[in-house]
Amino acid sequence: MLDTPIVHFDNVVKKFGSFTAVEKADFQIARGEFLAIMGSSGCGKTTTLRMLAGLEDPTEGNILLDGKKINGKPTWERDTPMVWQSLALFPFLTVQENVEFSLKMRKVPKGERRERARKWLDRLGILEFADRNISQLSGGQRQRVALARSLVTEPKILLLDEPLSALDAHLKVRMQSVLSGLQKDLGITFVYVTHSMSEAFSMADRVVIMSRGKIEQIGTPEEIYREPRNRFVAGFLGSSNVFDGRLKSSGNEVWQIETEHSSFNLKAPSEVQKTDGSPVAFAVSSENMSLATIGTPWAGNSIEATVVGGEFAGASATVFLETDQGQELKVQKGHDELKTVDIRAGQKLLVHWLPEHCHVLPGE
Ligand SMILES: Nc1ncnc2c1ncn2[C@@H]1O[C@H](COP(=O)(O)OP(=O)(O)OP(=O)(O)O)[C@@H](O)[C@H]1O
Repeated sequence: MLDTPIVHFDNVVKKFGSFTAVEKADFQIARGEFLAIMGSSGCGKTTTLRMLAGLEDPTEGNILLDGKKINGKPTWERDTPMVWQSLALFPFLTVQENVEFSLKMRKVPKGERRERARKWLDRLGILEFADRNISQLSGGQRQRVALARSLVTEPKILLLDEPLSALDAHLKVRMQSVLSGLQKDLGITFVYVTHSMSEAFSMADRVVIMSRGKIEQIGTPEEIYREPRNRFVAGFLGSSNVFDGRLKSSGNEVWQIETEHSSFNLKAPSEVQKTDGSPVAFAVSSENMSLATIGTPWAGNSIEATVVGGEFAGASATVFLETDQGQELKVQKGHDELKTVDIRAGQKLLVHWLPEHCHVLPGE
């Protein structure tokens, strides 16, 4: 529970007919937080954001802003402008007029409008383009105009739906630092929808991971990366190997897990309680696994597997392997380390890792 949340999704459900797009969303957003909502296409991210913006009403539950229920209220009575993916700038207005637009709607006097718009254009480094038409701007400049236009009303929360998805990789990274720098400077709460893990993890204070309308995990990028709650999150991160087994013996320090492959040891988790014999799933990150030639003595956990292929990216490579039982494994290593083993397809290798690198999935 957060001390003074700016937003509280209180058991919010959204149905379209009999289809549940968002299932019992129950979470809070802290004031000044950068929260990213992440998940694959159709998982309910935009619907969640649209409910916060008042563009959809929840079927069940309430959304509270500063402790006051906002569902059922018209959009214009809320203080949550959005920057949409399409940017939705008015092509027939100049940059300055675009930024002034919402102030004009709020009947702010002309002089004040102009001054406030220029302040935000300056802050976003685009004051020199104030008199240009939108069509005369680059993608990154348009993005800044869209941001200035939303921020000029000085909202409590800014809602962003995949604002960077149309930009090329270079510009995307630049805009990510503009956005996170701006958010930290202004102290405004940002709620940011994306399907990109790198965007969410590089900018957000906390990340909400959704799948099929359900929130799978909420946490800091570090927490989610180090302690995925369940196999969906571990799989979504793309770098974890998940093993299923049963708890054979549990000491204070070490758990022994019997799997279809063999027995593995892992460091006993402090936060998960299980009785002997109960099912356990644990994940091992691909970076924490190593490869050796069969027969190499190894005191930790190990398993034999056959190389299926490899993916080479810059200084590291991911080797894909398959165990005799048909489980796929991924091992990510630097090129130097891989020089010591033969990673041709069809080659059998020893995959090994340390007990402390096993993370029990508490949600399984
Ligand atoms: N107005 C609507 N009527 C019926 N179904 C809808 C409506 N809006 C959304 N949905 C459905 O609800 C689910 C969640 O949609 P939503 O747009 O929230 O997903 P998303 O995670 O934002 O996906 P994307 O990344 O593709 O934008 C989808 O299956 C979608 O088809």
